[in-house]
Amino acid sequence: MLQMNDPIIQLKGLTKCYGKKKAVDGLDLAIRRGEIFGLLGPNGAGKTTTILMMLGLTEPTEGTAYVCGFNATREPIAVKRTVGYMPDSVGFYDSMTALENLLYIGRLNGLPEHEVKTRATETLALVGLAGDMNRSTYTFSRGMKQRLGLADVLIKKPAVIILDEPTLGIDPAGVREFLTLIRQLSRQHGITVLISSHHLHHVQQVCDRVGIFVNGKLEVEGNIDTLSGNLLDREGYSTTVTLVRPIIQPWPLMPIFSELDAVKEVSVQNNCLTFFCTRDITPSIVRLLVDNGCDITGVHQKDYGLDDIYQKYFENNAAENTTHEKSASFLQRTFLKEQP
Ligand SMILES: Nc1ncnc2c1ncn2[C@@H]1O[C@H](COP(=O)(O)OP(=O)(O)OP(=O)(O)O)[C@@H](O)[C@H]1O
Repeated sequence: MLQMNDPIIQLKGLTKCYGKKKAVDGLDLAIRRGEIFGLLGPNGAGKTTTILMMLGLTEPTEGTAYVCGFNATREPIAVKRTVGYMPDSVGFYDSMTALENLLYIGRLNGLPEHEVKTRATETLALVGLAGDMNRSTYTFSRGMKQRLGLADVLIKKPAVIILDEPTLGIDPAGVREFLTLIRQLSRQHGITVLISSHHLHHVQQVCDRVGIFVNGKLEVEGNIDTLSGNLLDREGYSTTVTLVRPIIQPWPLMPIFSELDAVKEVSVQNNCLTFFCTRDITPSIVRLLVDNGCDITGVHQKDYGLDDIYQKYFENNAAENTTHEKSASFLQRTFLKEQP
């Protein structure tokens, strides 16, 4: 029996082999109740296979997946009852209204006839479609269809929802609304959310924690601030200061800064100075510059976003395994060029 503080999803040594290929390789992961977790990785990393094992739709070669206290392989029906899965593309009967579509799904989920209409109406209100429930779904935008897809998943009041690429093809305003809705639902109703996505910026906006998958292995997991902090400790801190006037080269103040023990390197370009340091000494840098008569117009500290974190972990792995160059170039195209 699952206790309140037990992880709602617990994967231990989860492995799936297709012939000689390990699609998922010894995955250990615990997700807390009410958490929003982002599963990230390039094509073929093993995300879908992991989800299928969690839903009891494919059997692990080794290891176990427990969801809501049920063994997904041995008790797939119990898991299905408590987990809602929204695939990347959701289909509806276009000639039917949103409400009719949802009533159909409600009945498929076994909701009793006296309850199904109330539940469908409430769920449509929950996803912001109350005013559109009597419209045919062929008139719906992709964003509205995605919300109706979410209603399909929510109608059975799941404890966990798994969303595969939920923001695919939605315009920026629609994405914002959808992610806000997910966060509200999770916070207000204690729903645990697992999002599998390629859109790092979207994941960064909504997830409490992320896991980065490469070649069937979970390379790293944690919250973005911690992962970013780890990367800063490893890669170093950099502070760029912009001065009013262009800097004369060689910069006369260079010896003062080179002597600081935390400073590894200083780069000078036009009216910008970048200090590469072993720790964050931005206040000392600014003070020293002002004391030496420099007029500052801007100070910028580099921080690491999810795309930097992703790139670093992926690069490490690619360096160890050069046979995955194809995936690396895919990653650069798909993940790293993304604009917020
Ligand atoms: N039924 C199968 N038979 C053989 N190999 C498979 C099967 N399903 C998946 N694979 C392989 O397992 C690996 C992981 O695939 P999976 O679909 O889990 O990755 P993914 O991270 O979900 O990728 P995507 O983002 O493209 O959906 C891939 O190399 C894939 O080719």
